[in-house]
Amino acid sequence: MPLALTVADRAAYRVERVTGLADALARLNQDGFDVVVLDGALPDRHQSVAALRQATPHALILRFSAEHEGGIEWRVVGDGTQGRITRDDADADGFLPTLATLVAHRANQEALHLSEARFRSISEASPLGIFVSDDQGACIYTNPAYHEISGLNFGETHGTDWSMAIHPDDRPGVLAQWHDALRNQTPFQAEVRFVRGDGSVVWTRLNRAVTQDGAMCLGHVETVEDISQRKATEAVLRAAEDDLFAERERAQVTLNSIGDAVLSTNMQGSVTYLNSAAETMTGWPLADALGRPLAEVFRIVDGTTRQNAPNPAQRAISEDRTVGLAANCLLIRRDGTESAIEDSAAPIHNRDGQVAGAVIVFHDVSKSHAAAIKLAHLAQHDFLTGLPNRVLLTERISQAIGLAHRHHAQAALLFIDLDHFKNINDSLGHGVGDQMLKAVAERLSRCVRATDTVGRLGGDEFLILLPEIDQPEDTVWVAEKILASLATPFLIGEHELHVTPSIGIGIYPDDGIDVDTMMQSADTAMYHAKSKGRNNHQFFTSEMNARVVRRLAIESRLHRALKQGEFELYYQPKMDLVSGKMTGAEALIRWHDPELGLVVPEQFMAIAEECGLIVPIGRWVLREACRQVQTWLANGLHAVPVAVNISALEFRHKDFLTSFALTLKETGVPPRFVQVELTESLLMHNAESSMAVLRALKRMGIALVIDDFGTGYSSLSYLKQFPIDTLKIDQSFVRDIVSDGDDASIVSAVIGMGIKLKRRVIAEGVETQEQRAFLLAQHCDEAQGYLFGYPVPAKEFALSLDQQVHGLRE
Ligand SMILES: Nc1nc2c(ncn2[C@@H]2O[C@@H]3COP(=O)(O)O[C@H]4[C@@H](O)[C@H](n5cnc6c(=O)[nH]c(N)nc65)O[C@@H]4COP(=O)(O)O[C@H]3[C@H]2O)c(=O)[nH]1
Repeated sequence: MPLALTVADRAAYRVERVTGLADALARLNQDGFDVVVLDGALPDRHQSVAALRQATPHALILRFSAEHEGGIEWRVVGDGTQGRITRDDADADGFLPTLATLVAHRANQEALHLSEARFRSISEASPLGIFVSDDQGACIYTNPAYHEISGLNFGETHGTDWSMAIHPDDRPGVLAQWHDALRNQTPFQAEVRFVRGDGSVVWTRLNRAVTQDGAMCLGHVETVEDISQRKATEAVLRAAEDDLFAERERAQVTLNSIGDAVLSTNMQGSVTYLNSAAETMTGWPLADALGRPLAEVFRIVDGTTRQNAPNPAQRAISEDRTVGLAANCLLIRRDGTESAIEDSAAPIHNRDGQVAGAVIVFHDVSKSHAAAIKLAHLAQHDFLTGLPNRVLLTERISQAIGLAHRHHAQAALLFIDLDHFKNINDSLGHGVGDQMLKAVAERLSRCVRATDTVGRLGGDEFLILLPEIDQPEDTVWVAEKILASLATPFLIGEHELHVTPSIGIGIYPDDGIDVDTMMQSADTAMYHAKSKGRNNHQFFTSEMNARVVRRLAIESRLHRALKQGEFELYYQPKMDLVSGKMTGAEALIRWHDPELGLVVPEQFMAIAEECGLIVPIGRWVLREACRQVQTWLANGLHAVPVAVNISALEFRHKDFLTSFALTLKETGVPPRFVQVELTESLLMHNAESSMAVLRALKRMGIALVIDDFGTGYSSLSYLKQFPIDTLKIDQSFVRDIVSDGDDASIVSAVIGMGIKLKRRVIAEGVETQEQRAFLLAQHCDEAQGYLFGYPVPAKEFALSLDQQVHGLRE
């Protein structure tokens, strides 16, 4: 007896009984039933069950059992049924609810089975590794992807801890992170390295969560994603970024450390970059300048026209090539100040080689411009007076000659030398001398027209070029103007100074047709003016050339004279004015040239000084004078102290004192028989160093005489300090003491000063008894001059020594 049960829902169910297999099958074919219960006595049960199963594949087929023991047994038995139900159960009230529970349980089992099967297929197909652990953390499941990632099989993962595969270096951090997530109930995710079964390392991303049933922890599920590829890509990207950063940094540092200003623009002409130098030069900080139109930040104008200069960036972009800035360009800074700039603009290309903007590189050339202009000026001008120097003068004279030649005209050159300027320099120092030269330059410039050129050749020599003259006489008024202009005293500091010029004039084409000859002619004429008593002007004449030739000849002959012993010393007595006795002598050099005959110092000493020969000549003079005195002494003559003249060049020579002492030693002359005469201007020039040399001479026992006293510019305070024994009044004052009241006063004053300063005073150039009487009346100590004796050779002088009754004897 088959029995069928249908569960419509949990509360309502229906039972139908049918008899016989055929009816049951027919019924089952009509409707769906959940349970079919078979009578235990059903014949041929196997076939019946198979037929029923076919009719209702999903129904639960049970067998009815008549036994009382047991209850519902849920198991498939040999006949194909899926369990049995006893009579007790069938009789009981709960039979039908029991069947319902049975049906529900089966449904659950099937659903679970299905779900598990679904999970398994998902997990096995999943590219994510899955690691499932129980509530104790021991692994109960790992999927194939996990095996793939970790390099472990289930046998190796089963029962292990989830963190086992994590790289030991990452593990502590990950565990801490996991515990935090647990505590805070936040999702856990981490990127860690797995150490694979074969020891290789793989980057993974882990997600882990707790499987819970209410508050109860059932276990954990962990997913593992292999992110090695991503990590490798990231590493490559990071390396590329690092390289890019380093590259940018390098470029930035380079751009900011170079002296040139760098500015870039985009295609629209907006500023995209400025380096530090560009910020400074434009006055625009990068932040302010970015995005602004280039013309606003980089304002440039033509230095001459003041018009806006063409934008170099635009040209570089449109022509796609490097272009230079317009010449003479001025950059107007943000604050309106300007600076001269120089340089270029170049196009910037993008990856595809397309022009994407332009970069302008520029630098300040204000200083180098100014320096170049200054340098050019310095090369052509005299640093002291600012007048054209020899270089520019030569150029101008050459131009003037060219013009005059073309127009058959004449040009004039005035060579101006200041008379006795050396005295000012030597006495008052170079500072005063320089100011004087500047003042002279100004006055000279005022004497000529704008078309004329006043220049300085050096020292106290000036040159004036008059490029357009009608006749040579036209130059006279210029020369006269110069003489008159310089006649007014100069006030330099506290000094009132006088200076006169000697002017030589050369005319083109009469006196020379090239620059050198013209200059030579004017120079020669100037020397002529000097020899004519200075403070005048002279035109060049051909006869003057003879003098120049003679000068050159003297210089070359002087060298020979020294070697061949053509010099001789003459001696002139110095007399005590009261006793009339000889107190000493001055040694004066003479030159016996085989052709020129007897040459006096005035004709060659200046040349010897100019060419430096004065030093060896001076040494010869001292040695000869010492030797002579020693000879006189040895011969038992009444020798007197002999004074030698020392020139400035000798006095300042570094070996002067050593050589002097050596000469004294070698000749053996007692020092008190040697005197030294030094000019006033020589001593006052660099008085401090003069003082040191004078003291050294004094320590050697040498008497000192100031020569030409009254012609220089003595400082009284120095005069007092100098260890001088005698002041020698210059013969220019003595000459007219009888007739000229001024000279008489000067001489009286010098004698008075000598008395006050406790110095002896000697007057030179005494020729007459009147002069002698005047000097005596003024209490002058000594005198020297033709009245008492001419300078004579040593032999002749020895005679006068012999006549000396009270000569100084060794
Ligand atoms: N009108 C006139 N002249 C008189 C009279 N008494 C002497 N003199 C000349 O006056 C000059 C005096 O010498 P100084 O002033 O030192 O001037 C010297 C001196 O500065 C220089 N000098 C001469 N010998 C030497 C020397 O050995 N060494 C150096 N460095 N300079 C010397 O040459 C200058 C000229 O020497 P000198 O031609 O010998 O000329 C000498 C002398 O001959 C006189 O009563 N009337």
